[in-house]
Amino acid sequence: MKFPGKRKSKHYFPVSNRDPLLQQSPPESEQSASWVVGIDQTLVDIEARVDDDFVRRYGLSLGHSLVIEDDVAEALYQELVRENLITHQFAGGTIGNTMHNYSVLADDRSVLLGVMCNNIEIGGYAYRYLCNTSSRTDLNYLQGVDGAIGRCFTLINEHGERTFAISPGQMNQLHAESIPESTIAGASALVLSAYLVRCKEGEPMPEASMQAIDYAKRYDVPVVLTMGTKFVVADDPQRWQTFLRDHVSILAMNEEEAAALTGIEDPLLAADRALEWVDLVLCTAGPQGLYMAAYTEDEAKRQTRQPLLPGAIAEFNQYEFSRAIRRHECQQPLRIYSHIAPYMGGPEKIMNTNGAGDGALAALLHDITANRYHRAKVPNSSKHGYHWLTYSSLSQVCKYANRVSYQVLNQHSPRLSRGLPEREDSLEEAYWDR
Ligand SMILES: Nc1ncnc2c1ncn2[C@@H]1O[C@H](COP(=O)(O)OP(=O)(O)O)[C@@H](O)[C@H]1O
Ligand SMILES: Nc1nc2c(ncn2[C@@H]2O[C@H](COP(=O)(O)O)[C@@H](O)[C@H]2O)c(=O)[nH]1
Repeated sequence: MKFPGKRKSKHYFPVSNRDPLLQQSPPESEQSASWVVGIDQTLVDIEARVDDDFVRRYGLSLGHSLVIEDDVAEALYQELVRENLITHQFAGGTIGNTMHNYSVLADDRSVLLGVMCNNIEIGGYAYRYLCNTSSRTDLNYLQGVDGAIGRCFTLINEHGERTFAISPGQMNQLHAESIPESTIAGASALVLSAYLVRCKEGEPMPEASMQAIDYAKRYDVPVVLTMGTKFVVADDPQRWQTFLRDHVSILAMNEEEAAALTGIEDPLLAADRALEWVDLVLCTAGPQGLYMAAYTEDEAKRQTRQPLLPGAIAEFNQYEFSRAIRRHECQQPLRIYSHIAPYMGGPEKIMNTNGAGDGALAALLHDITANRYHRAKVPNSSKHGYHWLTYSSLSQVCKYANRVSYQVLNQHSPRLSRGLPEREDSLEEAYWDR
């Protein structure tokens, strides 16, 4: 486990081999002590530059992610090839991206559950998917299928707006029997997306996801849900609110999804509303940066040393230096909030916004898993007087998530090609004040 950042003395976690305390503990086994599990629809992103007429001609709707039939997909693909419009092809899928990015950041194991072709052709989509996934992402539990994985046509117009057309192939054929109970039991988090319910009648993916949620609840593993797109939420916000309350601990969304879910446009107020259902909220807001909202133990709250921020909740960041805890672990829960503007004001030139939110979530997962790892290694540390959810304060997690989003915006693929540069590892240094 690579820690989310080198710490000043008060937070310092000894990861160096020379540390005598660590030398007392048994050597790390090949199999990592901490991991996250995600379920996804196995998808390859096929990115192309198109005009709005193209989007209309194929019955798509600008800015939406829609599922298309095989014949439409074939015609669309043939036109992209004929007109030479394809610019990039990457492994994709919102949770696949998150697991990959987590493994790159933590230099540690994530487990991806989903389907994979039984017969893989060199150069084919399945082959590309595997080649473009971190070697730290454990793919041993993928379920074989006879047929193709999914394709996500990512159509980008002249204003940079993305329209997704999903050709599902066999991506929703994951069965409940393919969900490994013990792998979920030992995980730091189970990560799902709202896309998993977007299936045809009778497809097994929703049941497989519910099986995974049941296991997670059985072993008190936090369930993380990312909203995917506002259109999935907008179909039935009430149903999602109930789903969150019944099954989810951590919610990741952008401000549009937040508005669709809660009916509240202000991301801070929407995140606050969502705390009625979940323990922690990550709400990205494009050029506005990102918000987090969570619970802390009142007795252990910590005052911020940053300027107090105005907003719909006055001075909302007052206790952002506190660590997050799940509500049911609190004696006296206190709501805490934090916000950060885009790192360095955002990149000079955004290469691609694809996956910026997934990147932020990967950083949050890294912090949560680091906390569990530290608790297992140094259980009597003063850092574990309470059963915290995060290793760092809400403010630190915001910085880290924001930094990772910036990295994704600076490259074409939604998947990080490398970790953050070493010299930036300290999240508390003046670096952040530049
Ligand atoms: N136009 C932008 N300028 C600066 N930063 C941006 C911009 N768009 C996104 N970001 C950064 O990326 C993060 C995630 O972006 P967002 O578009 O909200 O995610 P999603 O991919 O889930 O829609 C934001 O919190 C912000 O830090
Ligand atoms: N599992 C699914 N992933 C999907 C679907 N439609 C799009 N996507 C993936 O999202 C990311 C981009 O993420 P974003 O947070 O920037 O919107 C991209 O890589 C797509 O593969 C879907 O229906 N299911």
